[in-house]
Amino acid sequence: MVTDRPIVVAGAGAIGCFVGGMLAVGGRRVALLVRPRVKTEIERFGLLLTDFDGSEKKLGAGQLALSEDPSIFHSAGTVLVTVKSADTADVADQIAQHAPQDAVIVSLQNGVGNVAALRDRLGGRCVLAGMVPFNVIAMGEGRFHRSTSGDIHVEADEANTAAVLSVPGLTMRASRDITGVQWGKLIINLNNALSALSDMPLAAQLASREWRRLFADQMAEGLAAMKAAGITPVSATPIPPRWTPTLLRLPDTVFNAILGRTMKIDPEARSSMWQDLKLGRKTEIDYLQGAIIALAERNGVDVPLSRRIVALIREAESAGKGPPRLTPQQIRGGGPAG
Ligand SMILES: NC(=O)C1=CN([C@@H]2O[C@H](COP(=O)(O)OP(=O)(O)OC[C@H]3O[C@@H](n4cnc5c(N)ncnc54)[C@H](OP(=O)(O)O)[C@@H]3O)[C@@H](O)[C@H]2O)C=CC1
Ligand SMILES: CC(C)(CO)C(=O)C(=O)O
Repeated sequence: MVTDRPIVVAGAGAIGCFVGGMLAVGGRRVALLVRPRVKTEIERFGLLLTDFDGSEKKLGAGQLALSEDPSIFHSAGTVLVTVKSADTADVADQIAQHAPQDAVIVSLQNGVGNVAALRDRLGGRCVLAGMVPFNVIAMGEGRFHRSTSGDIHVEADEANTAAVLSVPGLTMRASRDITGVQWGKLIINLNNALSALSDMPLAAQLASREWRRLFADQMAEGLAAMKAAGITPVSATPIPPRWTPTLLRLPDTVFNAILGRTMKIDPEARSSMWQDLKLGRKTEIDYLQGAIIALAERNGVDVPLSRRIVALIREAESAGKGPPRLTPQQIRGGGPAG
């Protein structure tokens, strides 16, 4: 890692603006590769980074470099990849063309395939996997809100990239089993689709046992597919993935007491997939439930609920009317997608 050179965020939206902004507040030189609309927003309002604990940080537009031109990678020491999974290949090509050969590339994306896609196109460069456990919502007018707790995990390396990138308020932990951590996150991300289909904030959804049971049933399918493939998912919380379906099915009072001890989640929290449907964007469903279905197919495991949820998300994407507000019963069957 080249520490005296800028950290360039490749594709700054919710995660990229929050993480890049926190690093800049922490005194790092940060540059954001952004779309013109995000550039205009930050130039006009600056960045306001708010947190579930009520704290906030302000940053003027002049405290970061902003550009829609990939030549912004030219002096990067570190590149943080924060585009949606479908854009990974394109952004990798831009990094390959413009970033120095010795820049360290860190994927902060969900899903389990982005690092392989980056390594394929960035042969010979140092590409590290990462996992962001917390949720960030783009609230508009330059405000990015972190609505749940947790530290970022970064694949352990000799240069200790995780420690070098940590600043007050944004801790990155080195992980020796980042593949397990990414599969563990994928299991949690199966709820993204339920949050998008329900149009409910995450806290309200998790407060409902009916929604938790649906999440647990989907998670059980995913865990069965992983077990058949010999994959051991690792949790970012003290609760092992194999216990999570049982925990989700518990009565509200017991569940709330355990959740309250393991993570903070505020009423604003909404999954990134909910944000995608809300804005009429294509979702990452193929990289989340899609990864489970592919694994299940290869290992002879049946995952009907995951298939049904993919169909419902595809239907919502094509309808282009935002989150369809389905009930758990409609999602389980008898709803619009056959
Ligand atoms: N939001 C969250 O709470 C969390 C998200 N994640 C993961 O992090 C990743 C990023 O998610 P999120 O921040 O929500 O996504 P966003 O869509 O908010 O941000 C990605 C941004 O990158 C832009 N972009 C894509 N390609 C380029 C390019 N070549 N040049 C410049 N800009 C580009 C997109 O623009 P455009 O839309 O115009 O293509 C968009 O503005 C995903 O894998 C997600 O699953 C992980 C944990 C939590
Ligand atoms: C909400 C969270 C943090 C977990 O599902 C997430 O990863 C996302 O929104 O994509």
